[in-house]
Amino acid sequence: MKELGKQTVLVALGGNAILQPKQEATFQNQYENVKTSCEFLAKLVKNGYNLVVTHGNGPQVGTILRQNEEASHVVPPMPLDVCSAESQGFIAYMMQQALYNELTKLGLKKNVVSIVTRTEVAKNDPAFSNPDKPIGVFYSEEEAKKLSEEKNWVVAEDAGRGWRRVVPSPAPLNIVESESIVDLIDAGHIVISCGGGGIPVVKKEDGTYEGVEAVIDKDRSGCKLAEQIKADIFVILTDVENVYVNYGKENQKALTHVSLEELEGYIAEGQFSAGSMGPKIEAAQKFAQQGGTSIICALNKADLALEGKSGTRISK
Ligand SMILES: Nc1ncnc2c1ncn2[C@@H]1O[C@H](COP(=O)(O)OP(=O)(O)O)[C@@H](O)[C@H]1O
Ligand SMILES: NC(=O)OP(=O)(O)O
Repeated sequence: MKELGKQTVLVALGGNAILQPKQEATFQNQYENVKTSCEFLAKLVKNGYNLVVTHGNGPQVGTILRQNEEASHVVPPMPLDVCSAESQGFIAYMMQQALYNELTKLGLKKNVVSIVTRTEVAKNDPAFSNPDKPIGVFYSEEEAKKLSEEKNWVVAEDAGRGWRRVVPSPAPLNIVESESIVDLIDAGHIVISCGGGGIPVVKKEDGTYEGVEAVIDKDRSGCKLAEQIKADIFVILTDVENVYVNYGKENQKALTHVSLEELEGYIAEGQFSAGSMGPKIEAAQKFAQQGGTSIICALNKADLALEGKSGTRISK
């Protein structure tokens, strides 16, 4: 185990850290949320960790796609992979600005850099014919079904929170820019990368890459990135303090330290919802299986969770 302060922590920021489901997607709302998130991230840097940040983009990429489609009679629309790249740049800009400012307030002089990151996926991933990744804003069932008919969208219910448009979400196979990210960490920089799961690309037979229309899950890509950059700890930040068993029921119980064996039992019992906690557990489990430590915790308790005083810690 490396001494504390030399450890690399990869933090995956949940959608709520950028935009809460009931908020309007204005720049100001999103920047205010990002500023709050960065106050907590800055504490990790102050505590001496090397920090790499990744984040979701579901609401933002959906909005950008819609802007493109609605304005297609006046401006040529961009494909979904380009919308992903746009959302990566937009969110990374907010974080780069907010995190730099928070560090400056703490008297810390650090470079915060963002990388336009591509994630390789398989051309024949079954997800391409089974769209299930929710993007954009929430609708009522009636509105969603009407939009689906009018605009030829695929729509689905999102984890009990309302209806949303869904797009293909293939599995991440390789984070193309991972070596450059390692170089930046080694140089002492804070890196924002792989936002929105990374821009989905497929590798052609001649070794070149081509963009594909999809949105990759940021927790799954976060796990892949943590593995490729050899992070020590993979932290998934969300809006609940712990992972729970019997979540929302009278006998709900917070999990603090969970072994892989114990976790497998809970997964088999169906304790984690497919559209929300499920992907986080899958990513955390995978990283722990490779020997790392995964933590799922609340954004405002990230520093405590790294001290083992909050959150759910999963390890071998
Ligand atoms: N077993 C569970 N333990 C804790 N939270 C759970 C569980 N099952 C479902 N959830 C839900 O998962 C949500 C977090 O997932 P999600 O909203 O997708 O996160 P984010 O947008 O932060 O990535 C929590 O707000 C909670 O309602
Ligand atoms: N790409 C992605 O997983 O985004 P959300 O976390 O916002 O759904």
